[in-house]
Amino acid sequence: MAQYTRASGFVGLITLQNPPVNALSAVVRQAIVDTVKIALSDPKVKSVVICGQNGNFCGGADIKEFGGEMTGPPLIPMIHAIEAANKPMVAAIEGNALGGGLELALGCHYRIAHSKARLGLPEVTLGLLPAAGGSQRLPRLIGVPDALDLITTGRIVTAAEALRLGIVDQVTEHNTVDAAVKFALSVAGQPLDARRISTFPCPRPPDSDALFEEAMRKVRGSARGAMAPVACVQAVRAAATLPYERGMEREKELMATLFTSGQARALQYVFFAQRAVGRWSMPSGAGWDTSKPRPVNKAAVIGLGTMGRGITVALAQTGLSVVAIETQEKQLMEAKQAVTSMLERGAKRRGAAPALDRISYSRNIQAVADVDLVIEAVFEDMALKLEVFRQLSAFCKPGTLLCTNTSALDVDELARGTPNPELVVGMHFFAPAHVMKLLEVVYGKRSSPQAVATAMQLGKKMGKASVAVGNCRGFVGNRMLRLYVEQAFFLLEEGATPELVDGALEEFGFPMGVFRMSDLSGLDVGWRTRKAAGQAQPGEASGQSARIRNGSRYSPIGDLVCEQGRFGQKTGRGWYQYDKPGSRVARSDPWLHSFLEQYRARHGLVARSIDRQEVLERCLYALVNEGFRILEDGIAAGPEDIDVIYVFGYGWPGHRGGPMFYASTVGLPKVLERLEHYHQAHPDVPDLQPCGLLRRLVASGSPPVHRWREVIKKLHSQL
Ligand SMILES: CC/C=C\CC(=O)SCCNC(=O)CCNC(=O)[C@H](O)C(C)(C)COP(=O)(O)OP(=O)(O)OC[C@H]1O[C@@H](n2cnc3c(N)ncnc32)[C@H](O)[C@@H]1OP(=O)(O)O
Repeated sequence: MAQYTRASGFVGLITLQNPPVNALSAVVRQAIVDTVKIALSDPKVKSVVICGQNGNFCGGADIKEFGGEMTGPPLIPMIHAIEAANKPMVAAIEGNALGGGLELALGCHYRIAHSKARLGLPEVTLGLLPAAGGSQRLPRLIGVPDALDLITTGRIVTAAEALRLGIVDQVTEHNTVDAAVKFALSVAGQPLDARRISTFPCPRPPDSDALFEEAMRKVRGSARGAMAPVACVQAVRAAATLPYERGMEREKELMATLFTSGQARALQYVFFAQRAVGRWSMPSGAGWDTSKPRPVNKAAVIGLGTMGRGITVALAQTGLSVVAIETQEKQLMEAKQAVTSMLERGAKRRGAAPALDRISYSRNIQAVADVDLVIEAVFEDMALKLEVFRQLSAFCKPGTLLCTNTSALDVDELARGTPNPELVVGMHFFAPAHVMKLLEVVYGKRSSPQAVATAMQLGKKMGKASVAVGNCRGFVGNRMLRLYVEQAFFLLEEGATPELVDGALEEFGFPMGVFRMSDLSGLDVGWRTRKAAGQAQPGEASGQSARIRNGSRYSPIGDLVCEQGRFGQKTGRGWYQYDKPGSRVARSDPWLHSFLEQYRARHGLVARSIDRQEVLERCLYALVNEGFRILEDGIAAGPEDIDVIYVFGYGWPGHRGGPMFYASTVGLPKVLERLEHYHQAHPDVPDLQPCGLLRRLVASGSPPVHRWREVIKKLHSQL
């Protein structure tokens, strides 16, 4: 709702009241319409201020209402009525003015913001565009290039930037509502014609056609099939080329297409999934609501390779004191230089001072003595990690949380090597750790809920999408990825090429297909793991036995490519060829194609024609099937956890909502039928056998994804 009061005798004060973010629900919109009417018809009121309660202006339209039937007054006429008012309307912006919230403010004649306020039109991140006039008013106010930037990216700006761009008229360090009331009194009675943004001509940059073409090329390149960024460019182009009313019609048409596209539903699911993973739980029932995190003021990072450096930067940028430890002098000096330049680059981008003095460097592991939490980021080697943990247990003060940054090693085994296993958790960062948004917080059998709560809270402070998961080989992300990559290898054996597989996956929306990604991250990484597991065996053995491990189908193709010294971009050769080592432009490689032909011939495999549909079904459904197994095993608490991991850590396109959401949109019966089909065709791949949970969900009528937790809970209670 919205409260109406009077301030300083002559100012009508409308306060939006809809905690926690004052979203514009039907009730709030109705209350705004009613209170604006009261203020405008009260002869004593000379001007009006609109603000939000609890220091938060407005988080935009109520996203929860998007799925249902539209009730209450629509936003557009409400904002028009505010703009058309014959008394000055002033927005007092504290906290967030986002989406419909900023559009409401743009309908006002003046905007006063607190210095800590954040403003933006993030609709594109929800698969939408600013369709309450935002796409038409913002370019008229700040010009096309800046409006294009903000609307197509959803970038949020600070009050200082908003002032520089001309979005707000004044920024205050003091009480924003008081400042707005004072301002409103000062402009009472002044003409308003020049303050109604919808009447402004849209400033057209000299070469606007080229500008829009470039903007379109840019969004098409990065959107990977997402419709909203493209529609945002089209809407801003309408603002620049059409009269306001026609622009509004275009905005409405574009919005209608997006609203019914399915992509918006997927992205809104991701928005709520991101919040749902914060309400984590462990199989014991302990969780976010019952476990209090310990305070962490000082942390240590052990091992300053690529991961350790990124983690150090991320911790320092969060405001923590960090002790960065590397035993070798040369590596320590190199790491110090790299961390310093990463911090300086980041600070320059944010216009802030680099947090250099928060970090101290040491070669001595005893420097951990006074830290609250340690993140060990040494080489992926269990013996080495066990030794580091043994030393940490000796030197850390009691109660220090011991975290291991590992992508696959057994957290329980590490914990068993310490006197306090309850203090041990996994923190699986993704490279580069100061950039990538995902963090898997891995709890072992003995990890205490408090340790998990502490790691989860630290992840949140670092700005990561943090997901609590159970301990198993590969945790959630890499465990599922193995099946996806394996299918891609099998497809090569059966007749596909890296180009075909990657093309299908990139068309689906991944930034890179399996093979281009493998070239980027280095083929040798997986090869080393397979060798350690006894899977990769040297030589070019032929016959079926060369392609069987532990009774299941295995493809040695990746191992054979590695034996040629082809490790991807860093060696200039991998699944593709590159101009030189380190180059990023992948070109098709005739050597690889003839290698595949020889390989098939040697193993008696006859290449068949494979289409993109099969590539998608084999790779994606195998991955999804493992996701169901992970839910069945209780390694992830719900489908949202898996989807957040895939969208934020593995390049899964957000407009497809994550693998589990995607499966629900394809239809669980269809996913089940295709898995059954492929399992029948490939009985030597047991992983293609549909998971019991998938069968159970189909048998219970394929409930929507938000109801899967109930089925999973029931399943676990019966076990
Ligand atoms: C015609 C169409 C016109 C307009 C279209 C729009 O306006 S679309 C909406 C545009 N707005 C946004 O995209 C903002 C979304 N919200 C946020 O980015 C953050 O919530 C915000 C406002 C920056 C606050 O962040 P904070 O970290 O403080 O809180 P949190 O994100 O955990 O949110 C708290 C709870 O509020 C719920 N919520 C937030 N925004 C909305 C919203 N716009 N509608 C409905 N609900 C919203 C959020 O889900 C959290 O609730 P929970 O129960 O915990 O899930």
